[in-house]
Amino acid sequence: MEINSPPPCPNTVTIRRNPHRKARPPPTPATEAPEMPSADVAKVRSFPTEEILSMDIAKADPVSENLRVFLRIRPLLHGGVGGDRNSKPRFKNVWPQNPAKRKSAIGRALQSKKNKDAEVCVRVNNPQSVTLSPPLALQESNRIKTEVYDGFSHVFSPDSSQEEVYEKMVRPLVDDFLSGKSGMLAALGPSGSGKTHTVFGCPRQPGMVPLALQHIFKQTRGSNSESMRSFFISIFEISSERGKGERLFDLSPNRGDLCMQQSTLKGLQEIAISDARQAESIIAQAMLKRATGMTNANSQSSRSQCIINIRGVADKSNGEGNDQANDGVLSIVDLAGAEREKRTGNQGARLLESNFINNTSMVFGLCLRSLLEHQKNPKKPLQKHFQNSLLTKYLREYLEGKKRMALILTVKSGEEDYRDTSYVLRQASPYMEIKYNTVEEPSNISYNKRHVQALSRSERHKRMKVTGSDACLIDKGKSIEAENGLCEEGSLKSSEPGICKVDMSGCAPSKSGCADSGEGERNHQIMQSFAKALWNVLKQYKEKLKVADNEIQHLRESLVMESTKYIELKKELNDIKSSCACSHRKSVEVSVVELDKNFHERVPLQINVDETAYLREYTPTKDQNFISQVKSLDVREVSASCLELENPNELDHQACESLSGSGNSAEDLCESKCVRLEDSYLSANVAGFMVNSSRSLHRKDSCSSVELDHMLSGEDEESPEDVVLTGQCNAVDPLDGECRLGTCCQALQSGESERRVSPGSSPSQRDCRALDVEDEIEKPRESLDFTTTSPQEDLVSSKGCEMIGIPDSEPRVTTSATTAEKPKGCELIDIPDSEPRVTKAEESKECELIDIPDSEPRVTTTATKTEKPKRRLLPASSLLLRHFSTLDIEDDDEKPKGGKKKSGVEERKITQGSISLLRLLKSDLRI
Ligand SMILES: Nc1ncnc2c1ncn2[C@@H]1O[C@H](COP(=O)(O)OP(=O)(O)OP(=O)(O)O)[C@@H](O)[C@H]1O
Repeated sequence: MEINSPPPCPNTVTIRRNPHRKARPPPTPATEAPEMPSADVAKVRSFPTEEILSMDIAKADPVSENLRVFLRIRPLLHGGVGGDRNSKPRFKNVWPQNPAKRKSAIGRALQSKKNKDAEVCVRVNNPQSVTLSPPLALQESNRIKTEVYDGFSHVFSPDSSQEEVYEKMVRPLVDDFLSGKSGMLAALGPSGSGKTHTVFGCPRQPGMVPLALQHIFKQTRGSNSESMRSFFISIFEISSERGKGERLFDLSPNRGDLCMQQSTLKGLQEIAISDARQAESIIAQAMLKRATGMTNANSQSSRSQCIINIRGVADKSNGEGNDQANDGVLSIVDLAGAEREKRTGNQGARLLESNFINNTSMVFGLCLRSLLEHQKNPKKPLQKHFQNSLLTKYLREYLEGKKRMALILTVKSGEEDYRDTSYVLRQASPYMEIKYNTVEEPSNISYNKRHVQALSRSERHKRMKVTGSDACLIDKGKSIEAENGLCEEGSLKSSEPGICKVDMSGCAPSKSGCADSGEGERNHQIMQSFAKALWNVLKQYKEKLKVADNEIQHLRESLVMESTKYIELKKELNDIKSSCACSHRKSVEVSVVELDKNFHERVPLQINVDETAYLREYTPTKDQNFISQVKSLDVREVSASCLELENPNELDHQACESLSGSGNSAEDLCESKCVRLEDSYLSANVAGFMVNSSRSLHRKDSCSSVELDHMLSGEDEESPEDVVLTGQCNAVDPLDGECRLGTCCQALQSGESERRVSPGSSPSQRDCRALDVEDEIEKPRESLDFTTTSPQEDLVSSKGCEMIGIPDSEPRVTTSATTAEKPKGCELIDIPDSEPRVTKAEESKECELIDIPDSEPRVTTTATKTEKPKRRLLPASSLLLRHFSTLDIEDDDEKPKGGKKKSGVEERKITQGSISLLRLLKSDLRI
């Protein structure tokens, strides 16, 4: 049976089973990746975070103005406690005067003045700054240095008059008030420093309140009738209630205690004022009711915080009654001066009052300080210190910076007042940094937010709920009791002096303009908060987007790398495919092993050659290092007698059993006549042994093999042209000229005879157990079915390898695949009828029988392998060897071992070319 084998490959193909791993190429730009959907990605426009964040948010146009802080220095007073010690010394006007005495008196007065100047601790540097100098005693003892306080809105010297203070400090507030803006003036300072004097004054020196009232009504009278407004005044105090609490008391005539709910005063009476005189009268009456006391610091010291409210309401009769924008409140606060116990000498109830006063002053200062810190660092929340006193509760909106206010610090300039003055300046001077960034709103807005409840004379009307449309006239022309209450709930509409419209329920905020304004303010705040929150969210998203961009970039790089790797693998696959395809046509050069010339003794090898098989079995050692160690084995003398080949034209090469890609199944091979290699060694005189594989082939189970003992390879000569060793040898094909070993030898192809190797290495050949070589050697082509063997074999052949073509001159073993695979479970080898089938068990036995003594030449193995490798000569070699035996080409040193079973193949005809070739080989061997 002839098998059409593909034409031999002219060139030797060496396939690297494990190609070198190429270094991972550097990441290339995404644009270079052919399979990258970078174009699509690029089309997706990223979220315009930068654009959003770079957008300029329209900012409101706030009226940025610092808190105005004034400083007034009280002149030095002479006399007793609280007395006016500032009066000029009176010189006796004695007639006739002694000129000498008169001069001395003037000199003493001047000297006294100089001494007074030396006694002051506060000196005015300029209208905005002062210098605080500690007394000499303190400078020496405590090393206190002189301090300069600058930045005041104005510093009033001790010589400054009330009018001057008013013009520079209060008049702007009054002007704002008249324009509808609310404002507050608070006087702070130690006890006896002139707060009350500044605020209320005296009949000869009226204070800020009288001057403001005069100014207000003067302006009102001078204006036209359309701008007529109504003004109301209310005055109350917050005092200590026996040291246990705070007390609200309405200082208006015939009024009593007040109560406060949250920031709302209930029961406060507003008195409509028509002129300054009337107002001054009311104030005078209120001052009589104010709690005062005598202390060491002040003979008439205020013991309560006094608040005066002047509210201007647009005249409704002029058609402007609904114009709430022109309403405003001017509040002037006279705080009780902070006291030091040592100076005041207070005891008992007075001491409790001092504690209350000091506590209120401290809370007031804390509120302002918190506001300042909050403005400096918005992350710092605004502390709710205002809850700690009624005064700060009432003035909450001012202390939170929602309304404008001004502070007047009053200090005493005496040396003994240094500590008090220093404390005030140190505490209050930072307040100058407080800014009002919010847009100033009409003062009436906040004011009207309060729930104003008009109180009738009788209590039965207190809780009467009146809607806006059912506003009632409670007390016409007499008194107005307005309760500064819940801003959201109601509003007071006073269109006429003395007329109070009560909207207690406040349930109709939409009906009042103040409600609309309040709603606008609330909306504004809500929008501000929303904008801030949105801004923060955008920032967070920006950070997230940055992280996501980085990840995307990383993924792109990874994708490019993977795609590159994929391309490489694809190329390799194509190469492999092409190589596989080529393997059908090419013959692989197998390594040539020169068998040791001392390979004298041979185990008789009986090979039953199938009709189509040209098998020459080659059995390398199991050790994969076998071939690597055996670079060249020169088998100089091979006893042809040791090999009995029934078919001299065929070589059994077990390595070729793996070359089963031809599609021949094991069954086919089993059906065919096989070559059975008996226990004999096939000696071959080969020129070289070429190893071209990274793995070794083990042919332990070979029935016939050539066992090369590398120990005898002392004469091994590595021929560069004959031996090619690239790792681990897989197959040996001793041929006339050159034998080469391929990794995945599949088939041997010869010009005279072709051997079709059954797919012994394929899984389909698992049942093959033995290799049978039929006796029918007459057929030029015979199939050879052989198996490998022991499961311990590392390698038999590759799957894809199918055929080894052995040309006439250069039999080769073709390798076509990189992966060699051991045909596991190959058990069956077709056994000819005449010959018993060799089973696996038999194989092992035979292998044992094949075991060659140490003295015998072997294929070089590693030290770890004690078993002798078995070789199956390739068909060409066996043919040659047979020819040797036929032609009596024997070497004297080479004698077959034992009796060998010779078959009738000796009678085989020998071609003329073979004879000539054998003669040449014979001559070489003898050489
Ligand atoms: N600028 C001034 N010119 C003349 N006398 C003044 C001046 N300031 C204060 N006085 C006088 O000083 C005394 C104490 O002043 P005043 O009562 O106003 O102090 P105070 O700060 O209100 O004290 P307290 O906090 O205890 O009420 C008063 O008799 C007042 O007439």
